[in-house]
Amino acid sequence: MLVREVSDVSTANGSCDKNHGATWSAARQAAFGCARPLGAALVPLAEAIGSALALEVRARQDIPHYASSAMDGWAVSGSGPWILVERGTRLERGTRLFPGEASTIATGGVVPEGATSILRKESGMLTGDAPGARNLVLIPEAKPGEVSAGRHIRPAGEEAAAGDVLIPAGTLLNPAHIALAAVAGHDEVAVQRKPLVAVVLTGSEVVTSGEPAPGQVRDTFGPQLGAVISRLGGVPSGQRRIGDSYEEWLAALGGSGSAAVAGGGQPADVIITTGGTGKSGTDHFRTVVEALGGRLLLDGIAMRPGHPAVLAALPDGRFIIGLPGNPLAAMVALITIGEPLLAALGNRQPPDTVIMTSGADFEPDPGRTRLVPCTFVHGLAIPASHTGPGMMRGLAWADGIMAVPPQGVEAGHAVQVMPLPWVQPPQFTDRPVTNEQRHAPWHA
Ligand SMILES: Nc1nc2c(c(=O)[nH]1)N[C@H]1C(S)=C(S)[C@@H](COP(=O)(O)OP(=O)(O)OC[C@H]3O[C@@H](n4cnc5c(N)ncnc54)[C@H](O)[C@@H]3O)O[C@H]1N2
Ligand code: MOO
Repeated sequence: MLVREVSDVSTANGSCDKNHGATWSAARQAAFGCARPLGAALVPLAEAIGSALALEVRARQDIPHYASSAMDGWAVSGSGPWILVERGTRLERGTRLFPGEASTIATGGVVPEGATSILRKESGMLTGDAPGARNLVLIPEAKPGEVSAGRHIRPAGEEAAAGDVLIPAGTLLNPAHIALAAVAGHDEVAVQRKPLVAVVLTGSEVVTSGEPAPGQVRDTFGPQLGAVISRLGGVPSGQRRIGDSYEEWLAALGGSGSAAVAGGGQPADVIITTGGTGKSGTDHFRTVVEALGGRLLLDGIAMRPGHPAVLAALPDGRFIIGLPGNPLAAMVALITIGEPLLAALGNRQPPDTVIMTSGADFEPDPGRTRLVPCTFVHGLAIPASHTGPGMMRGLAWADGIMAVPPQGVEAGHAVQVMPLPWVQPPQFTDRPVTNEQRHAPWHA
């Protein structure tokens, strides 16, 4: 099992270590500061897209690695006319063209030694009817310079010389980078490893389909947490559902075969639990962490909703994020501490908040930060409605979450906002395309 050190973090006001109710901003700093970046991993090319390159990619040989034809036609030597020689007659691999000779060639074909240019199919004409003794001539309409030296030949090393750095370390790999790595002869690249994140959904009242009966709740986390984890820079690696007993919690978080072991048999770096963060007899987060020899890095955050959120580290270096069961509270807590923790593990900068202008007045609420889903309208952050701790309706249409400080904020004044991880600027719209739009000319 991979063992990592958990960095010591400050125990100053509002930071880690058994802190009862860190401030919202201290909790974010603590979640970022308590983790060291994971190492690099060699991954197959297709899996590397979207990851940061850990080791530069160099050309393994010249690119192209041989002189090739850029056109279908004939490799020719000299200015013509030419006698056509072919493999099986006189031109074998490794043999050469002599002045006045030509041989057929396809785009990408190896240019034979002695060839001075490629004549495109549409610019040449075969003449003569004696079998095996055909002549090649330029057509009268051929453009001047059609067979000037090097014409339509892609020389070896034209794009890169062996050893050239093609992609520097630190590059966020896009599909074209990966194509370039393939061209350069690589099968794998070394990337900054992203944290594997397993999810344990708790609660015997939670149902996963249809309409819940009174006393039951429909699971709001299972269908969406994987996507959120990916957008926060993690790799979702398995979900497990358990009831409310201590034994189930202990089995899910500890030992092999537990949520600690993600889909591919790899140990998870982070486990997210949902529910059970309270302090009643049916809430087991803290007792199980203690039983496993772990320690609480954050025990509650002075924010609403989401104040019972917990962050813990196990002795083997795994982190556990305990999200409250209330759906909005859980999402707010995940963005508050999950985003910085995953950024630190993935060797990325701490997540930015944006400063916006509050579109509403907020009274003081001493001692806690209010986290309010909001929409962005002409640079204003407008609080959404339907934002109770158990509600999803407000968040569903929101662009960000305002962090209203304990002293409140007046409309027209600056307020910090966490953009939602699934809202990309510019915002995509799901408005259906009209027929006029479909047929109107457009300019890319
Ligand atoms: N006496 C007190 N009671 C509560 C307090 C408190 O300070 N004192 N805090 C309240 C707050 S705030 C929150 S948030 C919740 C935290 O509860 P837990 O993390 O212990 O979660 P549960 O009790 O298991 O569940 C709470 C709520 O969420 C529903 N839930 C759970 N899982 C799911 C799911 N997958 N999908 C949808 N909804 C889920 C669960 O059914 C409960 O309704 O505690 C308050 N109580
Ligand atoms: O603060 Mo709880 O976290 O209301 O939902």
